[in-house]
Amino acid sequence: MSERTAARVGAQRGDAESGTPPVIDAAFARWLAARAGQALLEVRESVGYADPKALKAAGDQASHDLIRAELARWRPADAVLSEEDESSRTAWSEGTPRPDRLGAQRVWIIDPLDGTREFSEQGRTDWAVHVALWTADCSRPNCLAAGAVALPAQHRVLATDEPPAYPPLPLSSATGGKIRLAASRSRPPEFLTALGEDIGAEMVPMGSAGAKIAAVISGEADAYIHAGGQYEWDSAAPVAVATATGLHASRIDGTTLQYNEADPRLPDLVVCRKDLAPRLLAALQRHLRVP
Ligand SMILES: Nc1ncnc2c1ncn2[C@@H]1O[C@H](COP(=O)(O)O)[C@@H](OP(=O)(O)O)[C@H]1O
Ligand SMILES: [Mg+2]
Repeated sequence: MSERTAARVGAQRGDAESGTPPVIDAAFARWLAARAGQALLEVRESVGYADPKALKAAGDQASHDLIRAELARWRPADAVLSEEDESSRTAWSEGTPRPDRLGAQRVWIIDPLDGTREFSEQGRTDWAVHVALWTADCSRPNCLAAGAVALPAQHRVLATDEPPAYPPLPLSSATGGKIRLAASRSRPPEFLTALGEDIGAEMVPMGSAGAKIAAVISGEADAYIHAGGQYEWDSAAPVAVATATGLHASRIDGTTLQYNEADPRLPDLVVCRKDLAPRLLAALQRHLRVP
């Protein structure tokens, strides 16, 4: 391998021997999410499932600590917005101290463990690690420059350095079969059953926003609809990967998903194949209309 090729491969993959991560942000996000995912598998193994609360707490902590330490080491100038970091996650309002992330050029938006409930249930694979990079210098409407979603129990990491292929058109779309709608197992939107009946959809209940968006990316579901509450870290990384893949991702009223806002609440979204978006957004409009 020439010196030049070695330098390029190093920037993309990092150096396994020295533990040096990749230089390119998207590859770095993949590396970081994969490492945190490995740590979570080890926590599951060592803590066990007898006390789900203890397992959730241990997982959140281990993944958060690992990600924060690696970001501090390898991206010290960047700000962080994390579910597990009180100072960054609190909504900012005039007259209170402004969190670093609101004046920063680059902000890592991370959810160290998405699908915490499912993580604590033996045998479930619908939980994820989210690592996204928001930049003030936007080339995309949502300003997400990179993202990685690790699904450790599914042995896969999806990331924007090598975006996954667009999902294949399901057989059902040619034969007039049902649309498969991924939705929260525990907190599905109230209107979803009626909307599903309206458009001839069946529900695919699943944990974790990352796992549901990954299911749309790989074609196991046609769409993911959520409403009623969520935060930027729940969707930033999977939305970065979904949009890099070419899928539709927006608020349920069709507007752009925006990140690194003063208030990190981002309560609803729809992610789906591009061909389905007009139909789903029209149905959402009907079902969200105040009577
Ligand atoms: N109504 C709501 N309010 C706040 N967060 C919500 C929510 N519904 C779902 N979420 C969050 O969105 C993520 C995916 O949820 P679900 O598995 O129900 O689809 C979970 O993240 P965490 O596991 O990181 O807490 C969950 O806490
Ligand atoms: Mg989450």
